[in-house]
Amino acid sequence: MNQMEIKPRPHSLRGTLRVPGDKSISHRSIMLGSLAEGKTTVKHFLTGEDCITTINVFRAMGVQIQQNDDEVTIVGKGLNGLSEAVEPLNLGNSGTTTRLLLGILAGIPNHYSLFGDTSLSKRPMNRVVDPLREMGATIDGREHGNLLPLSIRGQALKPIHYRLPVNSAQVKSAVLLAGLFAEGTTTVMEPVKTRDHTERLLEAFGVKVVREDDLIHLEGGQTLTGVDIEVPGDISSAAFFMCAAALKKDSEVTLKDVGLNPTRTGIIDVLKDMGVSMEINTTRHIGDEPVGDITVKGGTLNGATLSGELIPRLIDELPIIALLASRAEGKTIIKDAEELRYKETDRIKAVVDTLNQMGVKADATQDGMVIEGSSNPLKGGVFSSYHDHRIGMMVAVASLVCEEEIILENPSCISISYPNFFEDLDSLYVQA
Ligand SMILES: O=C(O)C1=C[C@@H](OP(=O)(O)O)[C@@H](O)[C@H](O)C1
Ligand SMILES: C=C(OP(=O)(O)O)C(=O)O
Repeated sequence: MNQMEIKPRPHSLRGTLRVPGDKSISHRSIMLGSLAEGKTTVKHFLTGEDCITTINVFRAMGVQIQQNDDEVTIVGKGLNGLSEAVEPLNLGNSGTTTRLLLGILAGIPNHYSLFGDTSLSKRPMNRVVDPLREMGATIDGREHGNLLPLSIRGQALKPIHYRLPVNSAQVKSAVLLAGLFAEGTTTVMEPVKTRDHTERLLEAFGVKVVREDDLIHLEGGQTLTGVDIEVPGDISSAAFFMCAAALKKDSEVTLKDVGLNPTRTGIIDVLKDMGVSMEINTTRHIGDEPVGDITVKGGTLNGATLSGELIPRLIDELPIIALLASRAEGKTIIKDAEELRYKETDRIKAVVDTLNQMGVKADATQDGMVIEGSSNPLKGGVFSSYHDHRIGMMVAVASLVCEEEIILENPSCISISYPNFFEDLDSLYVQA
């Protein structure tokens, strides 16, 4: 197993950075570009392993995709142009690719088999399999189709009216993508708003998506037309540096061109609530997404309570927020976040165990955690990344408030979403 020694970083962070492209938008740009008529170009594409998985899967279905670093060109095959793949499709570690892809394949009258790595093979798929079966797709796999490997045979689909049973953008997106192939109007009802990149990007490709209150309607059979896409910086990646700066007195970090879609900005609300000094400049749009520059300064922190509608707006940021909470004055309570148990690892258990190992008093609850803040330096030692990129990055950021060396096991998983994470962290670290 590979390991990385991370020395304590006693000084502050200073400087400016552009984090890599948004992972959710990068995945969707390949998927919609493949289903479009004509050419789609993508700038600032995230070259993390999960998004490369999406490229590979669509190539395997006959789509011509050229990737040159973070610039991608896709020659669309139209709604009915994907071919059968000779080999089973390898979904690696990527939940987003798997669930959105199932939505697309549900409407294509071909046979596909899908498999993934150990982590992905434990993650529940019935959340998308159930509505897709209701629309007419034939899906089977372990646990009656809940777990990979799965096989799917799509066909002419019936539209459905589907109320999301979990607050998941992946499920919403899978149903909407299947809705493209259905005869009639598919409606998704989301009781709590989740990230809306699928809706925005479908509109950019010329698809009419009607949104009224908590309902999203999409008429099947619409043509997607290739477009030029620019991907904003990923706020979920920026969050690691926002929290890193907030942790250290005298730090000041600016993150440029970060996506500020309101369905993703829960981290900004929480940092403000915890007393972090921030400046946000939100005057621009990149394509259909608002972007801006975020400047964060270090200082004193107070605990906060995170629950309800806020949770889907910062779901992937909870591990790094938990680290920040361990340095705050008072208690931080995270509730309504049981979804964390179904990510690359059980992130409630992984975060609490990691914090406990660092000497922090933290307790897991079924749907979240309670963290007692303190100003004691954290303990070093050998830490697992749990093969989860976001846990790996959380442990690495802890080196800023740890007096002892950290040894991180399997740091390479960080390249799932952030291939140059350590270079970017080093570039902001000012040695006195
Ligand atoms: O739609 C997406 O791109 C994503 C949605 C979220 O998952 P859920 O839909 O399972 O909440 C998030 O955790 C994941 O990293 C990306
Ligand atoms: C949960 C994540 O991704 P996915 O569901 O696509 O594996 C993540 O990036 O934190």
